[in-house]
Amino acid sequence: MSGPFEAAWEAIRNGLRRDLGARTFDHWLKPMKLTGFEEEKGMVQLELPSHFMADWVREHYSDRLRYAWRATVPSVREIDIAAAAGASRPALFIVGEEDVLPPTEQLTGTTSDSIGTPLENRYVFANFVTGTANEVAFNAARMMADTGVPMFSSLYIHAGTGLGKTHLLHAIGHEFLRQKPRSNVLYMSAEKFMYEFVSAMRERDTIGFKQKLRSADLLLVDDVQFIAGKEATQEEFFHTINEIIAAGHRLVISADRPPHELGAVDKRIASRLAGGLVTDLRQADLDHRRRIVSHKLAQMPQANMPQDVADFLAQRFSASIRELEGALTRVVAYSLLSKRPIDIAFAQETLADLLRHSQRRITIDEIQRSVCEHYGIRHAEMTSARRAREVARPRQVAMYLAKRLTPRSLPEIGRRFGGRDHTTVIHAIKRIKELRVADSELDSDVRSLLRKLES
Ligand SMILES: Nc1ncnc2c1ncn2[C@@H]1O[C@H](COP(=O)(O)OP(=O)(O)OP(=O)(O)O)[C@@H](O)[C@H]1O
Repeated sequence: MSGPFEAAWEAIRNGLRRDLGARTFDHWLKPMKLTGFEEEKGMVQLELPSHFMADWVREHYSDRLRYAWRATVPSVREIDIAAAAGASRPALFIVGEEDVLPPTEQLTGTTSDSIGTPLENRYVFANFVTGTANEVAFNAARMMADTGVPMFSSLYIHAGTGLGKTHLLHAIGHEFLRQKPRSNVLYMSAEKFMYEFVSAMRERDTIGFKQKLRSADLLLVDDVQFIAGKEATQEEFFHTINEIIAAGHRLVISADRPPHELGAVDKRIASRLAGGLVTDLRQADLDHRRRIVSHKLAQMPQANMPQDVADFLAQRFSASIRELEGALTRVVAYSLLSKRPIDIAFAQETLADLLRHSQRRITIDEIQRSVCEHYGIRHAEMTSARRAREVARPRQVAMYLAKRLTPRSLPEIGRRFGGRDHTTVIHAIKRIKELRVADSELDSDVRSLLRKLES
């Protein structure tokens, strides 16, 4: 394992020890080893000495470990918790000492139902820096957190990766609990929803599972796109959201795309979700990113970062706040560990791998927005079914640019353009290539878009 991963793991372990208390940490997390990183999937591999421990940690701490990793090393997307090779799987487990079971109440910010995941302490409204890219979503989130009569029963927040969806969901949970400490707030990722549902089916206790969900005053479900394609879970999820809303409880959902682009997600779910308030988080502009950096620095009293380095980070990490935050944390941590002062050269050296990566990061959303602005059409036309030339051509240009400027596959690009088939994307690319030769006006449009996007 390379230095940055070891250093991050050390920092994460220290944070977990502090948050969970020494007893729980020593029993369950201390024996865990960092064994690898699968670059393609962005997956960190962690290992425990037995299957029992691996199962337990996976069930109770995987979300927490995932947040911690993602917040510390931007290239991490997932974590894999496994038992060491050769670990035995006992047929029967007898737990002799009651104190080996982790007392979940020790987790700070624990929601009141055990099937949910604890709320992360630092994901509160006060730590969420607002700007034009996110203020509508932020205000909507504040409104959902207010325990008075809500204007909408559900809120759906969509955004690309690392732009603050999870942070806002947790912040809603914290604020709701602050105003109404006895209420039942349930936060879970859609993956956890599926996991709990399948476990409940296996244990023949789906009724208990449903009751727990429906007793939530506020249900927060993160990354709902993961439910796509899992039919039994979708069905259950659909009934749950219907009942939660019908019973006057609140529901907040996040996803990486708007409801109508959920693809394999049941149409009924998509339209139910679209019926509430739908809002997005966009990429922060430079001034906003600067304010985020200074907010984060203000919370690291030990950090001594000159303004030019803070500006350099804000300029260079534009695609996601997670990346920006990860870069900042890394520079500060390395300077403290190596006892070297921070300057631009130090930041460049410490972040060399990320800087190479960040230079080429252009998102499909950014491409679509630039194309719409260039041609003066609405963003919704990128995903609409309309075939009129004035929207179809810009859409084709955007698909062409998406293939050229992002590492996305053809099916992925099709999906981001209103669930179109990959053959439509192939056709668009071919057509724009031909037109760039035959039509100088279109060619100059493409050139100026390329210049703008690559600058
Ligand atoms: N506006 C903001 N102000 C301060 N911090 C932010 C803001 N937006 C995001 N962050 C921070 O960036 C990191 C990534 O945010 P978060 O995990 O909420 O993103 P996400 O949209 O849920 O990403 P993913 O889709 O990959 O799960 C978090 O540490 C979060 O605190």
